[in-house]
Amino acid sequence: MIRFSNVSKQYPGGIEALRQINLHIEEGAMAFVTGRSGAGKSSLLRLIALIERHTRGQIIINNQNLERVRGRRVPLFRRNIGFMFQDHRLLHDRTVFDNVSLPLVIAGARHQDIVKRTHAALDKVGLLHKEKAYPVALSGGEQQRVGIARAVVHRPALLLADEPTGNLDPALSWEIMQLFEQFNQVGVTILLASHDLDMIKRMRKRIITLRMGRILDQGRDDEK
Ligand SMILES: Nc1ncnc2c1ncn2[C@@H]1O[C@H](COP(=O)(O)OP(=O)(O)OP(=O)(O)O)[C@@H](O)[C@H]1O
Repeated sequence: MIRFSNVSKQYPGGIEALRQINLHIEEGAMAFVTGRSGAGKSSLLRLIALIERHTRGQIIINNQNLERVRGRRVPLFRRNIGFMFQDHRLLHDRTVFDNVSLPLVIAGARHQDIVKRTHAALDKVGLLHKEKAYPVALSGGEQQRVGIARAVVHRPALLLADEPTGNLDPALSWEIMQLFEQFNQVGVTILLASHDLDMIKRMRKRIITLRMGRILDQGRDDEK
């Protein structure tokens, strides 16, 4: 599903955020990327979602070479990916329903499908009863769950989450992790960035550790 071969990322300022990364994550896997602040976790996820472009090497996602995914192909490519940010980036002047349905609206889905799928996604995260609420009226954990519903509403094969439990207490973080695990159990490949080592160790999944832009430890599924 994800293959990095000698991938480096240099930002315009000259900082090399990722250096010669070799990584393979199989379809259906759930894995964590960890490391200190600045290690390159977010950069790794952003390269996969084409929010940023790598500067050297090759990235293959779902059999597609990212160098060839340009222009109009980018939105099409992203339809297969769900992305969840730490600060969830919900629109505060839109209801929960409108926030979650946004990826479907952008993709031009039919009204009936939008309603059906948005309700299904909200149901999965336990927030169907809050569809008419505005984000400010929700707790931090609920807002995070809305972010998850929005990331999965278009049923992506790959879900990327950048510090999805960043601001939550341990109990809520654990709940959010169980939700990710449920999506993984129905076949979604999941890659999460987190610096919460205690929590990710408890999950007993593959852990990829970055240090200063390099892979320090690949976890148990070593490069194939
Ligand atoms: N848009 C950018 N322009 C220039 N440098 C950047 C940019 N984004 C990240 N960097 C730099 O790249 C390096 C890796 O950053 P990145 O955000 O990937 O790390 P991280 O492990 O996700 O950190 P954190 O846990 O703090 O989010 C850092 O030195 C950072 O300052």
